[in-house]
Amino acid sequence: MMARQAVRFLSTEAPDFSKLVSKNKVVVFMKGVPEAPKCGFSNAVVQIFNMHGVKFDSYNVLEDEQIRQGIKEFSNWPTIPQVFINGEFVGGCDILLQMHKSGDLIEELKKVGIESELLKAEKEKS
Ligand SMILES: N[C@@H](CCC(=O)N[C@@H](CS)C(=O)NCC(=O)O)C(=O)O
Ligand code: FES
Repeated sequence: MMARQAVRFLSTEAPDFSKLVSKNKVVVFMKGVPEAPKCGFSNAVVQIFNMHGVKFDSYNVLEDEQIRQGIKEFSNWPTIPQVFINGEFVGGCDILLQMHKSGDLIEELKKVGIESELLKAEKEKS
């Protein structure tokens, strides 16, 4: 009985989210993978980062229920996708889109040492 409980405990041990979110400068929790997003909201986030030429780590929450639910508790945000920059929660699809449109995304990326390809393209035009 003790042994079975111990095994159950180990197998359900929560992932260390503070580690996961800071493995790369940009980390995205999404449905599907960047090459094949399984939801329009996740797809939008991927497309935005692609436009800026940003490489990111991603976790497919559809493959892992513990991550799907756990990340929501960790960030206190109820939905997927979730974007982290420098280990800090930034937001979901709506927030990223808004930051993309306002130019704030370029600024946030700059703060962590990433130069947006969109900014480079703008500079080359002028
Ligand atoms: N307005 C949200 C859209 C994301 C959203 O509504 N996600 C839903 C549907 S994909 C979700 O994650 N539901 C909970 C779940 O599927 O675990 C945003 O800005 O990110
Ligand atoms: S999976 Fe249905 S809205 Fe995202």
